[in-house]
Amino acid sequence: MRTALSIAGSDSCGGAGIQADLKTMTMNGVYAMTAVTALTAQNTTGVRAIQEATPEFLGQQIDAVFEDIFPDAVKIGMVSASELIRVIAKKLRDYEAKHIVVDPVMVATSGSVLLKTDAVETLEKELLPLAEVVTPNIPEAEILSGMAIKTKEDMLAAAEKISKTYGCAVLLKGGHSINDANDYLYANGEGHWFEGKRIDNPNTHGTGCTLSSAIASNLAKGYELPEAVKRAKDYISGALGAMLDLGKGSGPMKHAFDLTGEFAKEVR
Ligand SMILES: Nc1ncnc2c1ncn2[C@@H]1O[C@H](COP(=O)(O)OP(=O)(O)OP(=O)(O)O)[C@@H](O)[C@H]1O
Ligand SMILES: Cc1ncc(CO)c(N)n1
Repeated sequence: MRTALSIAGSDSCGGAGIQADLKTMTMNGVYAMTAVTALTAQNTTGVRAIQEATPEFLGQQIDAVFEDIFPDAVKIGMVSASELIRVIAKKLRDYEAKHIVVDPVMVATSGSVLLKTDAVETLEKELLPLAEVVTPNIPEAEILSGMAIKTKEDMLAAAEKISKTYGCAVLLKGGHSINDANDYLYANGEGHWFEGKRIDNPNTHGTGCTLSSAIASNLAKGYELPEAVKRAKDYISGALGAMLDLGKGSGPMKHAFDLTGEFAKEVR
């Protein structure tokens, strides 16, 4: 069985963060492991409190995983502080980790800030150069590229700029801001649109976490990046399309929707 490690924050309401990653990786047929960067007291309406792991304890979790069950892919989500980012980067370099997917989580769907301002630079310098692919949404890509992104053309230019600056592929997600379900992948000097069908579902808590974990799962299974993205988009469409409706805010998706027919073959 292929394996994947999520290095991310815990979401007490279960729809984003580590909890979304575990569900997504399991549903995508890989064995899921975790290194928790922070606990959040959070629900669908917002983040109430954050308790970070110490850098030392985060390092111990990563060591425990790599020394025993070496992951075939690694997904990195919420890492709120520079010292935690530095530990992750050092460990991933030391272990020569493969297939690293970085979701540069900065702000939650509910609007809560999940990355300290001074940590953005550390993320750019230390983590992005290790990534096979980074998956910003539009506001995150504006920060990483230093450009305003208002149109599809801006998306192309920003993705290329981020890729060239940090030496990794970029999947720029259009969701929420520009043409919703369509994402743009820039990798190895080539661009490609992934056109998803927009699902009319206001419950999008954890979509970014889920997409990046599904991509990591597919890379762990040996798919090349464009195919890994295509399959991840199919998975998120299934989870959104199951129309779960929980909580008072933007609710979680149904990660464990019924995998049937052609779709089941796609995901496995
Ligand atoms: N209504 C929708 N219908 C279909 N696909 C969607 C919809 N909304 C978002 N997506 C897809 O979900 C994936 C995650 O994108 P999104 O832009 O929501 O991430 P994000 O903003 O990082 O998420 P988060 O809110 O968890 O931080 C992308 O592939 C996007 O195209
Ligand atoms: C723990 C955590 N990670 C990521 C996100 C982004 O959706 C969130 N809301 N919570």
